[in-house]
Amino acid sequence: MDRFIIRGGRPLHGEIVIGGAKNAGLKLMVAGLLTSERLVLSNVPRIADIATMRDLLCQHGIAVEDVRGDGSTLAVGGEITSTEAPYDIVSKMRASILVLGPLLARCREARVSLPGGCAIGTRPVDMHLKGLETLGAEIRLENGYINARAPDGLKGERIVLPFASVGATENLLMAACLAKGRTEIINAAREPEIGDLVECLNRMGARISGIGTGTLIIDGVEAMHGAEHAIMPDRIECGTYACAAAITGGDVRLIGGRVDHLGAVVRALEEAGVEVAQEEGAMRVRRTGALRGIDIMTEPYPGFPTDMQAQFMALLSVAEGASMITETIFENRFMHVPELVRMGARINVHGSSAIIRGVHALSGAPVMATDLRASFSLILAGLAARGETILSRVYHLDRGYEAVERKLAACGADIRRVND
Ligand SMILES: CC(=O)N[C@H]1[C@@H](OP(=O)(O)OP(=O)(O)OC[C@H]2O[C@@H](n3ccc(=O)[nH]c3=O)[C@H](O)[C@@H]2O)O[C@H](CO)[C@@H](O)[C@@H]1O
Ligand SMILES: C=C(OP(=O)(O)O)C(=O)O
Repeated sequence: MDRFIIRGGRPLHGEIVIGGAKNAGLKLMVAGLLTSERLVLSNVPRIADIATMRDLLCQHGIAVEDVRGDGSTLAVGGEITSTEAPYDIVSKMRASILVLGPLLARCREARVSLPGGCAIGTRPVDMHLKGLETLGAEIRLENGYINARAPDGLKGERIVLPFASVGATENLLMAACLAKGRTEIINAAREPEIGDLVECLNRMGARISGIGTGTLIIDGVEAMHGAEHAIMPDRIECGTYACAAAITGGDVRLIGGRVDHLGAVVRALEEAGVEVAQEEGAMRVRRTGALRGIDIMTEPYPGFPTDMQAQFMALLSVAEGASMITETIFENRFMHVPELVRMGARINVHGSSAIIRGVHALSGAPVMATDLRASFSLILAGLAARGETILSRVYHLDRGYEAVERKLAACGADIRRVND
């Protein structure tokens, strides 16, 4: 199994190219199920989750062609030959649940494994299922599978989500594209990745309005067609490398980074004493003074993203004064805390809040990654720490970050991947 060996204490200087967004790319690949024509996606990140989605689409009979031979452009297309999403793939990656809506809309049936919980929370899919039932689907849960049918097709309806769930919004949005009549999704999630999906769906012939708002209106169409779409830059990858520049006291240009997608993160960085500027085609992040403690609460977009919480925990571990981080989205997203504490951080967790008392310096230690963003928080701690950090279970990181060691080393970090 791969591990990272990091020797801390080097400020990062240089440029990092931000890749396509994992959380947009996965859904855009699923959108390919809505037509048999080719959907060509560019700016695809070369990460393990995309490979898993490719396996899932192949299981449904859909071809995923690597157009340039380097994984950056994928053409998705073909006839659906199986409507089953099996446990071995869905349990690897929760975003697999998103095939449910499109399969139902297109084939009028689907059998999708229940994803189950994961390291950060139980993550039920009740809102996905209830919404699809509102559109006319019959759903039975049997032997760990969701068996869904819509023999007469789906019918547009008004759906009020009790919480602005990203996944439920996307599943219902894609299902509604081919439903008869108008669907309204009230309290829809407003994450930029949903806007990217809507843009692509409209290019494929869908009729969706309300982009970026809490109300999406979808007028169902008979059929959709092929299209070309460039995946938006990954705002979480960008925010993560912004934290790397900040924690090391460096100066980095994040190529493709967009301040407008990262409002709450940029405000938090600035409050903590980090300079952030939008330059042409890049976001520049640098820190010359001390880091200051701040309070953060995770919220649905445009609030502070839960996917940046672990990285800020590492950053605030070395800030002057105390900070408080409150996690409101997932009930178990503090798995990185004991690992950061092993590196000398002073953090106490009380329910959904963590109090962080900044220390002068962290010290390198062997640590273990528990989930995707937690993994990067330990890399950040390692980049700032005195001595050597050995991070194991790097496979969590490879799910969602491309070429981490290359991008960081190009800016002067001492980090290498070993396989032993
Ligand atoms: C692949 C992808 O895009 N993943 C992102 C997506 O996950 P995901 O789409 O799973 O996140 P949701 O917004 O759906 O989940 C938010 C909260 O709602 C709960 N919930 C959700 C659906 C449901 O039917 N019932 C229910 O109770 C979840 O357990 C969680 O506590 O949005 C999250 C919140 O921004 C991000 O952290 C993930 O990186
Ligand atoms: C939680 C995340 O992803 P997923 O929903 O795929 O688990 C994430 O990207 O931080």
